[in-house]
Amino acid sequence: MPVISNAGKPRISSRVNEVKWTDQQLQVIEAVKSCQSVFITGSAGTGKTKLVGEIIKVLRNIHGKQGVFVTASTGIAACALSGQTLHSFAGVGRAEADSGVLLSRVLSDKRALKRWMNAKALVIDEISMVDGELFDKLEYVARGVMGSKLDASRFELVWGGIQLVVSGDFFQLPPVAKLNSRKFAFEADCWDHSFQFQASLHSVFRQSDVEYVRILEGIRKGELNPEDEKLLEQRLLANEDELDHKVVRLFPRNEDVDRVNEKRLHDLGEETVVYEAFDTGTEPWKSQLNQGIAPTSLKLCEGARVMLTVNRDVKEKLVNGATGTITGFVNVGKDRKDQVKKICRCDGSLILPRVKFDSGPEIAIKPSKWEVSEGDEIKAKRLQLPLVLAWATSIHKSQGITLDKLYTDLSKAFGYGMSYVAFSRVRNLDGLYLSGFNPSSVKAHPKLVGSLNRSVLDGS
Ligand SMILES: Nc1ncnc2c1ncn2[C@@H]1O[C@H](COP(=O)(O)OP(=O)(O)OP(=O)(O)O)[C@@H](O)[C@H]1O
Repeated sequence: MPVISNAGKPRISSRVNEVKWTDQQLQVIEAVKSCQSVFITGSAGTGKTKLVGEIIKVLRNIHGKQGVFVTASTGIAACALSGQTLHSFAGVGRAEADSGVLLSRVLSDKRALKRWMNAKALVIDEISMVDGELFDKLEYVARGVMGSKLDASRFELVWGGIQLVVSGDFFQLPPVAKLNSRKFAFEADCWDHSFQFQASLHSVFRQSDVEYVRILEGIRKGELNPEDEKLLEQRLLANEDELDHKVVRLFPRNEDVDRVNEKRLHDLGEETVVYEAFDTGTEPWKSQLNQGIAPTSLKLCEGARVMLTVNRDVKEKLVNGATGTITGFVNVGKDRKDQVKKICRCDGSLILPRVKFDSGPEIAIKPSKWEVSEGDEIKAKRLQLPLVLAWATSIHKSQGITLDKLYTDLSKAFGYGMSYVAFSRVRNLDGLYLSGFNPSSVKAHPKLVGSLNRSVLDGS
């Protein structure tokens, strides 16, 4: 299998403000165009998700919209690509039964069967969180459906001949499972046969500081040298009160995130405006909207710290993760489009929050749309403002975003990959503040270090 990689350390790309595909990214696009199944990996911020977005367009040109199914291991990642979770696509419930039972279940479930039979291409993002056993079971289901319903010879083809596009970094968050039974997707029996092309992207777009990229690579692999440990220890803050309000607190648990955000909002003592999401569609897809980043109910007030959850204007740095402060609310009059009316009504008038972003611009924020799609069908839609409160966020919600400044406690409670995800959200070391740091919290899963096939993990 061709592996494209620069067989070396991640390097920094200067193309931070415009999207110009790198040679590596272009090679992946070419492989997809020639109908190969590809696996895209690479460190955080190397443009995996951005590339997958482009690949989805390419796949739709090749196979038609109805033949391309876009999935991800988590609801947040799935919603970001307007797709669905891998579980909901597959129709295998919790997938605890063996492959044969799961295949019979799919064959007798009209809707699931239709999805599999229509699938010409399957995209799976955030593969690090997909369990290896599930990966094998789904491969069997794919062959079983294609072989029994379309063409018997397809039972012999890996994934029944479906073109796979899989993306993720195994050094980030691992599958959710009991520690000892956890199996990564790359440990699946079918993994090696599943791809004709593998790319490990090396140009880092998120960080612009060479030294920090080098330290991050060490953290990714759980290897920190004493000098780097010292550099990180210098980021320890003796007193949390020294922090300015622009620093986002990062917590492993959602309860802590909600507690901090609600308290800060309450402490401002300002009148709040509540934006209720406007959802359409049917179950079970509608419920999937709740797993995405856009909240059902968003309470805001003047002075509230907020984070943008979509890419609005890359040149102005108004990207997913950009933070700012609400400076007021803009009355947008009565004859606004219906979609604005649906969520922005306040005492009969329509109002939008105005945000002064830390990067400079001050703009009124209009609603965005999130969709759950299945092939070419949009099954559920949510309209909501693309904002969340930003005094605090969770590690899971921070996946895929770029922050200027963050504050976190790395002394405990962090599992494999969590420290790396946390550290890799900021653009440079100056943006990182720690309330605690224990070098032993920087750990890569033992299965990812040492004897494994390095090309699977980082192309080196
Ligand atoms: N070719 C490119 N040119 C310019 N910017 C790019 C390019 N590819 C990606 N980017 C930008 O780099 C940033 C990181 O990209 P992306 O989120 O896709 O990385 P990732 O590898 O998926 O990161 P993570 O593993 O942390 O989720 C984004 O702001 C994205 O728009």
